[in-house]
Amino acid sequence: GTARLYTEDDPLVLLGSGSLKRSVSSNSSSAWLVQFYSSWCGHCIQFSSTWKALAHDVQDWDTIIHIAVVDCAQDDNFDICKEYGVSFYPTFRYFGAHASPADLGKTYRGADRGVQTLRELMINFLQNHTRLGKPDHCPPLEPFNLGDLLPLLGQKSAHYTAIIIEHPTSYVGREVILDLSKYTGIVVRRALSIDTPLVDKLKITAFPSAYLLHPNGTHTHLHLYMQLRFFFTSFLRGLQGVQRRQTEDHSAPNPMGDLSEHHSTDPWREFDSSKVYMADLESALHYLLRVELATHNTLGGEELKKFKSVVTVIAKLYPGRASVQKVMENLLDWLVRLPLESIPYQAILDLVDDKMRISSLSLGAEVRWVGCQGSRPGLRGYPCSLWTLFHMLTVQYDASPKLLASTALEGDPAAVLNAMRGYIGTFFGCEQCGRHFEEMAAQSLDQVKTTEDAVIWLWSKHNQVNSRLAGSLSDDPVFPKSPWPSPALCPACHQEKEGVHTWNEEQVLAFLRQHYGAGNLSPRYLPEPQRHLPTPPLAPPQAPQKPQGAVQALQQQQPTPRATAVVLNGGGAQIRLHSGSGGWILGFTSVDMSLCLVLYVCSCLMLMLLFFFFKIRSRRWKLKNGRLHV
Ligand SMILES: Cc1cc2nc3c(=O)[nH]c(=O)nc-3n(C[C@H](O)[C@H](O)[C@H](O)COP(=O)(O)OP(=O)(O)OC[C@H]3O[C@@H](n4cnc5c(N)ncnc54)[C@H](O)[C@@H]3O)c2cc1C
Repeated sequence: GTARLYTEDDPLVLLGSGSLKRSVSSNSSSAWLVQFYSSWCGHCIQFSSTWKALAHDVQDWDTIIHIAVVDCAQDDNFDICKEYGVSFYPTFRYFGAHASPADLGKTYRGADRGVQTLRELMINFLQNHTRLGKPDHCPPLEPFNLGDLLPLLGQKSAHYTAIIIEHPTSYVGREVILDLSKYTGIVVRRALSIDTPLVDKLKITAFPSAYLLHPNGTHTHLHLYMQLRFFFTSFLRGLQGVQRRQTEDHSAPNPMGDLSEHHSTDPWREFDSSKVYMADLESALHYLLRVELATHNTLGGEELKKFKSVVTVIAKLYPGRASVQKVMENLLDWLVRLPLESIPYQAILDLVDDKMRISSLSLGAEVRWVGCQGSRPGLRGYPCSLWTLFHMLTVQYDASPKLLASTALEGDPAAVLNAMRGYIGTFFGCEQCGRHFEEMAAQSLDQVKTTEDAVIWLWSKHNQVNSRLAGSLSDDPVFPKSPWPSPALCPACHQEKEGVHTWNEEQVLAFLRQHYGAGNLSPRYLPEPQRHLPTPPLAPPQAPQKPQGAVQALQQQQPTPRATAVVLNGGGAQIRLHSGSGGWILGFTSVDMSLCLVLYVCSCLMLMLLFFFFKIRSRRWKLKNGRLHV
């Protein structure tokens, strides 16, 4: 009956009567820091955000030390809490690796329970364990001296070696060592500022400092924007060849399924991660409209409404090529004007492929990932491009809210997010992702009151997803998921408060506006826009072709073409005004034309009926009144 303070989504382990002893004792290769709490205790409720922040902060240390909780207010846990002698809440217990079943853990009684203090406490425990209690994967945390490090200078190696030189009381070096404990291609060591021969040899004058030995034998002093843990860690993780070891079971299915598949035969395209590539955005639209949507035979009711919303935001806010904007505008125009309850998918496809010949352009029909390339098939690709597309749209909307004027979404600061929520929940091929996204949206989307909030909301939710997926099957080891933007992309976005990394949201907003602004779009690697040859004004007789789509079938019932004219619209794209098999006259669809024709015939019939009715009545009247001559 108690509220749950922690859930499976938090980066910590939920333990109870059935799992506590089994987890923390003999068979555990890692250490544990367990909080015994009670979900009705006010202090525990207040403290839960700090414990979650700690768990988040040391998430990458979990092969060495786990953060866990036991809720002693749960009936099932009464006995185990009693057995462990817990009588006050919260109680913190540390268990070394390979602990015996009789080990009840070491209790921390300190009054300071801030994230930084608890993190340092964990390091102290890890450094002072007995030989048996040492976690199997714990790297050396003791300082190295000149004698240990000198032989490495100038030596070629299979990996980088980073040396953090710091004051004896500093924890930064050990924190960085633990932060990189899951990474291959790099080894981190620490040395002390009091080791004068080493400090002199490396010419270090400020502490903490980082010194990097490259695999090719060269070595350099690292000059980072700030000498903080987050900056060191982030820089070292970004080095070429440094990769996160994946921790998940590789036989488990990847929740992304084949959404990220791409042509493995594609040549690698060099790209700049500070740019956004139009090729990725167009590939996203191609995949969304031609592959993902194709699983729905018809769109009707709520689905159709959600689809219209997403087409509206793309048509009005898409910052890429005019040809693509035109395709989306035509699609929107058509969806808005077609007063149907449901639409066959094939009709949408025909329009995207320009089979109705609205203009001479259609959307490119291939995926070409650039900034969203994965290191192997099955990684990155479409989901990456979908995030990118929606980030761009939130930023475009923030820059020009008037772009959605006169649409059904006008005036809604969360218009793009709502459209994205509708799309992800209904159409996105990864169901599990859709559920997670919906949970996040249901929790906090209503707090978005301005278009700025919308930009920040999506950024922060995307970072939540990144942190949840770090090290998972969908994490590309060459592009590991981490808090974004990295210090390399936006140093001013990062700061530290009481030893904990925080964001400078003002700087983040400015960065997002620049990064996802239209000015940062790169046309590199774009395929040529797809153009169709104009239909000759008087087409030669053709053999009847197999109808290719619902709209075409409708069009083929129309009379044969007689005349075609071509004009330029405001945006410069060509629009055909023609009758016949094209089915579009002055912007009216063949459905519009058919309706006109039916109404026209009906009104003629009505007029004729009225005419005959009155004619017969007047004849009767004349006969009755003997005025046949009138
Ligand atoms: C709505 C949604 C929900 C998803 N949920 C899941 C899930 O539950 N499980 C799962 O396995 N996969 C999920 N995915 C897929 C996953 O998030 C990644 O898209 C995929 O693994 C590819 O990752 P990536 O490395 O290309 O980077 P992505 O996370 O796809 O990011 C794409 C690009 O956006 C930029 N970026 C990164 N973070 C941010 C940020 N915070 N703000 C702005 N820009 C940023 C970077 O340039 C990055 O390269 C989801 C995708 C979407 C679109």
